[in-house]
Amino acid sequence: MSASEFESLEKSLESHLPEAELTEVKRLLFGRETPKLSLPSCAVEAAAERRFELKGYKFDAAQEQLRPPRRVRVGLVQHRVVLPTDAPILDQVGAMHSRVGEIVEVAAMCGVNVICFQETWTMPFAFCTREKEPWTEFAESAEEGNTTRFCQELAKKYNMVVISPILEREELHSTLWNTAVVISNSGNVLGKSRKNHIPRVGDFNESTYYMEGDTGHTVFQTQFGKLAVNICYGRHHPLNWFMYSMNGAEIIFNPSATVGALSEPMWPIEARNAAIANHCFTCAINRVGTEHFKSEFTSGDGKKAHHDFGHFYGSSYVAGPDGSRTPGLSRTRDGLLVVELDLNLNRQVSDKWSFKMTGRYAEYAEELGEAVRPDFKPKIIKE
Ligand SMILES: NC(=O)NCCC(=O)O
Repeated sequence: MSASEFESLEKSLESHLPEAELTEVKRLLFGRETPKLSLPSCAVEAAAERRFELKGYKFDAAQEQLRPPRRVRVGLVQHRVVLPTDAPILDQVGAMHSRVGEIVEVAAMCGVNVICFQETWTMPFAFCTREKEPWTEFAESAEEGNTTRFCQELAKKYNMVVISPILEREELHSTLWNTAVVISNSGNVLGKSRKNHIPRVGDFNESTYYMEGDTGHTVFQTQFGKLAVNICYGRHHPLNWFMYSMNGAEIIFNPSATVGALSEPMWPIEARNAAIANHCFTCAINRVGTEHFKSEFTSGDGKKAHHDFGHFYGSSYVAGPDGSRTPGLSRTRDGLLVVELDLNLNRQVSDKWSFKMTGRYAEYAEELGEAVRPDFKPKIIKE
């Protein structure tokens, strides 16, 4: 079986382990069980008809005396590109809008309050090619582009916050960015969060296309909690998650595009660790499928030129502050993961583990201030 055919770790465990053993293995691998969320039959039927996977889970919190539960439903969308990568640009974007539109409709049936799409969701992940044309033509204005207008309609229609990660063209400064546009459930653009860390690894030649983000660690206060977006490669940077959390994020989304050969063993760990370390929820989203490009490109590794990036392995999941996580979506199929979070869990875990209180950040700030100076001398004692 090839890596692009293997459906999921969860499915494999379920088909091969005896029931009692499976419970223990799941406890160790995933933490406290996230119970299944019952989803309306119209949604289940629509997902089957539209050929995408639909899964639902919930994170409960303890009942408190002074605060009512703060339940929010998030939707994570993963999908393949719909048309071949050499189809006309507007056709490709339009086909992606239609596909995601039909998934969002099902999310609305499931009562989703906040939905997030994968990184640069309207285009193939073409940065591997190192060609500028036609890929830069997929870039759009964050405020007024067609994709933002499309998402504004969805947000208003379904009373949903929409997080739409796109390739952004900022005409004013002739600059491209990798940006998540955050659209309030009122339909207004609440703001945008630009990708802070640009990969310099494998075929992710992204620094050729756009700049390091300048929006810092903005958090968006919405009707459904305080949200932040840490785009893809930012998940390898603990300080990136940390600063969103310091600014008050209760849920941090991580829209991504990453391939099996490079990052799959890291995928289940990083967003989950960030949820634990920062007493918040994290939502990791990855695209699926293998995208083929007309022109061959090399990977600078002595191997032959090729036409594809490798397999994007999906596996989107949600992690909670208590170390638990949902099972992932499939590695091979389009999907919608609906997860109900009780945001009260963040403070409950914080009161138990107190990482923010015990973090000694002022000391680290001072030491880090010294460590980044050109005249820094590492503190090493030698005999
Ligand atoms: N899109 C992106 O930043 N990918 C980099 C590779 C990775 O972070 O796994």
